[in-house]
Amino acid sequence: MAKYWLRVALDVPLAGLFDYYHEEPVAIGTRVLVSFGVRQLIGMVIQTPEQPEYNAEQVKAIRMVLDDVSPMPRDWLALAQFAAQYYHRPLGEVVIPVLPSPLRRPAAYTGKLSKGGPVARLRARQKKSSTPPKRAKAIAAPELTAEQAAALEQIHIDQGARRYLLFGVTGSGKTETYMRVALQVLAQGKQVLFMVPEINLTPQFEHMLRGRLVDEHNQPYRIAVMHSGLAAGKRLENWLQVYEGDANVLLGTRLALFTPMPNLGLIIVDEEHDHSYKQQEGLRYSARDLALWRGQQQQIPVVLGSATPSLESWHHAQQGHYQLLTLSQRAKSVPLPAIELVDTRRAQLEQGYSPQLITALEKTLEAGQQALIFLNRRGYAPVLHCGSCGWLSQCPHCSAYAVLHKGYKHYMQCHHCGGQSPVAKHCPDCGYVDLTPLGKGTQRVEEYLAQRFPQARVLRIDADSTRRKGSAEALFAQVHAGEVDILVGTQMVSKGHDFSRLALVGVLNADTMLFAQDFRAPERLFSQLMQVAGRAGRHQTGARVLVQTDYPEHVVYQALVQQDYPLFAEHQLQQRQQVGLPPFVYLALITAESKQLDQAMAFLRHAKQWAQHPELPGMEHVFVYDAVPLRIMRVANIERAQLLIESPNRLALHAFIRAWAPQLDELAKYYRCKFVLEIDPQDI
Ligand SMILES: Nc1ncnc2c1ncn2[C@@H]1O[C@H](COP(=O)(O)OP(=O)(O)OP(=O)(O)O)[C@@H](O)[C@H]1O
Ligand SMILES: [Zn+2]
Repeated sequence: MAKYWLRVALDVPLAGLFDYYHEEPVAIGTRVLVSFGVRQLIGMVIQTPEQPEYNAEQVKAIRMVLDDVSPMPRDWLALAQFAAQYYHRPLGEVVIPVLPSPLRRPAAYTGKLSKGGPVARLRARQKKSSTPPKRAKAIAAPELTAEQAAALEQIHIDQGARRYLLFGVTGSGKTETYMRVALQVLAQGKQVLFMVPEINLTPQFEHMLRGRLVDEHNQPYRIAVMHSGLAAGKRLENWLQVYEGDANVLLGTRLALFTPMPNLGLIIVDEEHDHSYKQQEGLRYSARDLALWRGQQQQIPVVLGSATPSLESWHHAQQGHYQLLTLSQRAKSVPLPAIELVDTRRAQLEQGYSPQLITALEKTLEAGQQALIFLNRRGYAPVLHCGSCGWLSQCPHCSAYAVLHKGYKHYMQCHHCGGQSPVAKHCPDCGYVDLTPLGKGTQRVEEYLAQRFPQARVLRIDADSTRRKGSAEALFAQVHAGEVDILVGTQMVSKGHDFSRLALVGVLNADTMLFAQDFRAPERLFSQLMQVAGRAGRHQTGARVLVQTDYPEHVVYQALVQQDYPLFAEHQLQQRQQVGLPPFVYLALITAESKQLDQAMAFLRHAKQWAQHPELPGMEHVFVYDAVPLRIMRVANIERAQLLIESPNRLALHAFIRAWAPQLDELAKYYRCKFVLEIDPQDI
């Protein structure tokens, strides 16, 4: 019997590949079912060596070749390999988890009901119910504005791996510009990957794609969607459509980036600055950054778009690495809304609301228009307080306060560990019975506005009010249908929505974000406020945005009033250059977790000591900071500390980490810690 040796990637937390054999050759990129210890796992063949690395006698046979999907193509494997290398993770942690779940679950192939596996079952289902897809109503193409036309002229779809940054103010018609580029690429018979940060919040986008992307015979191009909210079977179906070339367009969130596309011709990354592009667990990749890599690999254009680009992308554009395309005017000849600051140190506040805001709300309601009150904090009040002894509603498991939520039944909830508890009827320390809610969350704002403006229909949209599937869509539909006068919401309402009658935006408590520890806090605040301000007056003039603040002279607010992103970016980049922060240096972050803070800190100190070893490659270009506890040190009874690693030289940083980080597994065991290594961390 012949033995064909296979080196297989498995999703296990061990570095390297694993040796198996089969009696017949198996192509690279094929999935195989194997035994691993006592478990069965689905892995992927990465190499077919002449000889195994282990003692050939001990190498086991695979259990099954899974050839219901054609082997993953070379370019896809190269993308995965790059991601594994760049983020310093085993290849198996990349190639397996990014597959639709039925393709990586052994039970989907081995159970009594497996009937030839998930793909065979899907085909059988499809045969039974072969309903042709619904035809979307075509949306007429508007005539391009001069700026849109100029931008479009500069985008070359057949000159290799070009990178573009479409910098367009809110409402400037970035979407239409994407549509036109996409249509050119589709007309050549190629596929388009369209990435958005959160698809659930932007059904409008899908609607637009379906209505606008039609060929010259008015036949709609086939569009597949992909996001984590899809049922597993549906995701597999869409994935196959794209992989087999049946779908022309893939619209999806960050995970869509890893879909094999045989005929990819263009990648668009909308709202490229958005933090949702960063995966925050497992393989902590940036889908935006990998999209740029994929564009390079495929020699195709990548278009990044934003009204407030990430400072990294802006810097690249300034350096000439990306071609900057600017849309400075709104598409509909409606001017941008005026943004005004309300100095809350000088105003007579009524429960935290300035007279300017109240008056503006009254006027908006009188005119029969909509208002949006933006507050990035859900719940009723961020903390409960005892006026007698000073007790505060500390979460017992976290270094954070439990938040008061009102509802059918009131409860306290910690937004870090998620733990819920009943509301204290009296102070647990001194017994005082009159506990006061301090500060405000969206529920309290909703309550106040409903009392203050009894004639108005007030609606709240936040993670709490949209917990049930489909409820976000239903609530937004109410807003669009004009059934809402005052909308209260968190950042959920700020993204992408084209509200037609919104004439006033009020921003509360923005200052809390100004002094967050993270060096990206000002960038985030600016982008969030520009975004939410951009919801106002998209279809009529005279819209206003009022931002309440104690620090009107702060550069974030000054740039905001002038709606001058380049001014803001230049200021921030200068500061970052002076103090040595990204994009002028590259960062890596190790976060250690332990039951005891001492252990986590000791582990990191020891790790830092090892980092000083003179023989580590690149170490002369690398600076390792001191270990520090996280700002929110304890979450769910786990203490957390971090170690920041910095270098002006990306290659040196990676060479250093490649040599240093593998030693840390043993060290962490010794200190009974867990740790994660993150490249280009977003939260510090
Ligand atoms: N050339 C055009 N002529 C007329 N209307 C246009 C044109 N291009 C876009 N629009 C309309 O302008 C509005 C804003 O466009 P769009 O939503 O694409 O802007 P955007 O730049 O993506 O904004 P945001 O960043 O706020 O999401 C939409 O109602 C769109 O239909
Ligand atoms: Zn907690």
